[in-house]
Amino acid sequence: MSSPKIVNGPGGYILQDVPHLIDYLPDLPTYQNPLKDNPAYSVVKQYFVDTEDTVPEKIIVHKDGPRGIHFRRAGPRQKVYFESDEVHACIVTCGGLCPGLNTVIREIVSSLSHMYGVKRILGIDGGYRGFYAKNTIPLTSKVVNDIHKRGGTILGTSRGGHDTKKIVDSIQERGINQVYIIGGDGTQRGASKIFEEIRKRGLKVAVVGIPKTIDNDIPVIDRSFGFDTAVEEAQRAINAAHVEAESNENGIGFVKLMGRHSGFIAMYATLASRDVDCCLIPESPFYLEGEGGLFEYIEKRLKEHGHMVIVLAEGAGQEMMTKSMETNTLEDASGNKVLKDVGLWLSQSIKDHFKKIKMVMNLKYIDPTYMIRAIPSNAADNVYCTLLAQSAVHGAMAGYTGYTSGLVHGRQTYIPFYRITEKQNSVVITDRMWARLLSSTNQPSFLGPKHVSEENKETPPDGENCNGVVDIPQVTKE
Ligand SMILES: Nc1ncnc2c1ncn2[C@@H]1O[C@H](COP(=O)(O)OP(=O)(O)OP(=O)(O)O)[C@@H](O)[C@H]1O
Ligand SMILES: O=P(O)(O)OC[C@H]1O[C@](O)(CO)[C@@H](O)[C@@H]1O
Ligand SMILES: [Mg+2]
Repeated sequence: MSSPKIVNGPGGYILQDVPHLIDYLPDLPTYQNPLKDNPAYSVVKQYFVDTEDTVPEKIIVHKDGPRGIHFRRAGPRQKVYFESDEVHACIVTCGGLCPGLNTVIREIVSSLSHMYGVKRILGIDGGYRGFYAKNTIPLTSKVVNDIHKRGGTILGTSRGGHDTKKIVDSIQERGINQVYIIGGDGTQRGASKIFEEIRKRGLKVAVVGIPKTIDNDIPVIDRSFGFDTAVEEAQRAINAAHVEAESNENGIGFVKLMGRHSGFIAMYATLASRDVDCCLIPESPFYLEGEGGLFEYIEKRLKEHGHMVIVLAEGAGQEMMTKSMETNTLEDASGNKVLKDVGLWLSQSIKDHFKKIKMVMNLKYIDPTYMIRAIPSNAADNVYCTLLAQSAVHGAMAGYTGYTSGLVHGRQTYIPFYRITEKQNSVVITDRMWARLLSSTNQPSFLGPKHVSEENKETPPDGENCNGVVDIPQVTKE
């Protein structure tokens, strides 16, 4: 592994910089950025980003505190390291689907061709394993013109099949010199390995990651593209659940949403809806029976309101469920644990409980899992995808490599791979956002006083991103 590029400055300033081609190819020639003569951009004041510009990771700092970690600001540079004719770019999409994938593909192609006059762009067919398959998809502005209106990815995607050496052999054999890799945490880990191998072989190839995750589980960045769309689409399922619940005696509308390890979709869908009475996420353990448990809360809610809506993230309550079943050892092709259906299990447990206490209850279970991610991105995500793609292209043209293009506090940045892959982003239940949700739904926290005081020791400073995993003790009712 190449060592991280760190630049220290006065006042505790730290730049976690990204690699550059000249780190290992010091004699590369530079060229004037063709954007200088582009009618759209030549009139923009200070269009080129100052190479000294950086973006702070944390925007809330104490008066006497250090300036902290910064990332390189994204955007076009005065000098580029590729001539237009020389560029042979490729784009690959890996992992699960996410709204906006086609928009990112479209905008990478448009940026390369319209801004930089690049003519050779290849789509890799079906994820990482497509690198060592025969088929590739030639991409032009015409081919991608309408694709942002469709869900999914026109390139296809897959899990598993990452073979670093075979992928880099294929890059080398095809004469590709810019690699755009769109995918989640696993994909970015794969991208980092490709970068290391390319660097080892001394190739003039820029490797760029574009973070994609419906679960919003990638750290550092503000949010991932498609997340907004997914939260919006989840409202349709929650609305249906609410209508069903309201129209039945002691009705419970029960919605399962995506979120293997991070409950962001469930949390934001709940906050957006206001019809949800209980949100259950993987980061916040809960229990069913006894005082302060889920069953007690449901009974109370039904007695008071006659109906309720529960939103559940797919990764919530997994430990509780596996206790009552045999251990789950299934993995998908990428090695991700395949989860059991907690929605079915929990809705059956609720039904069994109400049968036992002889209370009438009507539960309707809605599982819109794939429906929230297999749709085209909404307007906000489309704009976001455009900025991400343009920033990715500007960085590669400027010779940066081994980075993920990401939004940090509303600014486009270049983030070194190790910061993206070192941990997963998850909801911090001692952060204000979770407190806001609890006070909006009025649900129990399912944490005893002992756990709350332990949690408080870990509370991040006010207003900080919900980044980083905090270990929550397993809550069981004594
Ligand atoms: N540690 C790793 N090293 C190399 N390649 C990896 C690694 N982890 C995952 N990959 C590869 O990255 C691709 C995508 O990984 P994965 O299926 O975990 O999805 P992801 O990118 O995390 O997206 P998401 O989980 O949001 O759907 C797969 O082809 C997989 O083989
Ligand atoms: O069924 P697939 O395509 O593997 O994807 C399902 C998973 O992908 C994700 O959307 C992202 O990792 C998870 O929330 C979900 O469990
Ligand atoms: Mg993943």
